[in-house]
Amino acid sequence: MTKKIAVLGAGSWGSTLASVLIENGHDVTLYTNVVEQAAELNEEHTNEQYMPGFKYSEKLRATTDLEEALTDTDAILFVVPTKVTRLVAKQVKEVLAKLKQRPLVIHASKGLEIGTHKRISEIIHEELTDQYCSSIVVLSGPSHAEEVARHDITLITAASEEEKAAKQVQDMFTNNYLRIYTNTDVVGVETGAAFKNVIAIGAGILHGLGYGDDAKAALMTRGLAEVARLGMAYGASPLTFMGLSGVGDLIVTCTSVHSRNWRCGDQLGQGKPLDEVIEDMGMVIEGINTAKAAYDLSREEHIEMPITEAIYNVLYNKADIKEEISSLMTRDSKSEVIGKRK
Ligand SMILES: NC(=O)C1=CN([C@@H]2O[C@H](COP(=O)(O)OP(=O)(O)OC[C@H]3O[C@@H](n4cnc5c(N)ncnc54)[C@H](O)[C@@H]3O)[C@@H](O)[C@H]2O)C=CC1
Ligand SMILES: O=C(CO)COP(=O)(O)O
Repeated sequence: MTKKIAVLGAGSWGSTLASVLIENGHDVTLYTNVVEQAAELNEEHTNEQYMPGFKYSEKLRATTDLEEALTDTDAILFVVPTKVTRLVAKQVKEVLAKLKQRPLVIHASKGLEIGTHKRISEIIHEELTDQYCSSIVVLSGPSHAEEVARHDITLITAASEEEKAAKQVQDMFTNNYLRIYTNTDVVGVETGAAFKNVIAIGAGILHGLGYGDDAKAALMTRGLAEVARLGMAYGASPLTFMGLSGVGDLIVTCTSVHSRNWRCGDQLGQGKPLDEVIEDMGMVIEGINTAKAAYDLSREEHIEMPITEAIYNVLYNKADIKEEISSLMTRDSKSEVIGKRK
């Protein structure tokens, strides 16, 4: 059944998911806060800064007017960088209060809020409350906009505490190149999504320094052990980290040339200063902020996350990368524990 859907955020992922929804027969309005980008999408049907060379359907309408995007909408899809999620949610609440609407809310962002360490669904729920949002569903998993846009096969997860809402989102997005699995472990799915970006920066660093495949496999495996350790402390199921939003997304982000987080690490490993990496990327590198949130959280909760701490030191304390790797390699010998150490 055709749904009216407002997609908030016209970066690479927002514009690609908007395209998928249009191909699936839905009525989509794409909201951006940049006037020139809306004009380019409406007139040229392109989004050169974020999806160079990609041509969008003429059915895709972009607007900078949030009220226009939200009027009569059945669902809202948030796909903005984590750091602006709260701001955008506050703006959405004002409009929904005026329109007296209570749509289904979906989000596809990956990160944690610096300071509060809140997950994205928590931020959105805190702002919209049950009054302006019928349910929240998280869309996550190994998926790069560049591949979904060319209809490569992609499998992702729709997670919600309310299974019915997750199933609705599964129906909305499923087609012959995009397959969606439902899940009820929202904490596990969002934790895996946020922290894999930090580990991917580490994988990029190893590549940039010329380390081999053994080192990368070690980083991914022990990195996932840290992510799972933290997630389980918040009630996530350890099995979720074996799934698409866990190991699946970790693999793709630690190995794909499309990954902004991996590319950031690769350039750092080759000696490029962080501020230049950020400037040249021109797109969000979520793992940088998440590294800070994860480091703070691991300290507060007394959860051992040595790889995350090393990456935090490189990003925030200008630590020498080789010295951080040496410190990791010379830690006391351990047993291979995934959960919290006694
Ligand atoms: N690009 C990808 O393949 C994937 C990205 N994601 C996640 O999706 C989220 C968004 O990522 P991308 O689209 O890749 O980012 P991007 O860097 O390509 O684009 C970000 C977009 O957000 C917009 N924006 C910034 N502040 C805004 C505001 N206040 N109001 C409205 N729009 C605003 C920018 O104008 C830009 O269009 C991130 O959390 C990312 O981790 C998840 C899966 C795949
Ligand atoms: O989440 C992603 C792939 O699943 C996108 O990763 P990057 O933000 O590193 O490009």
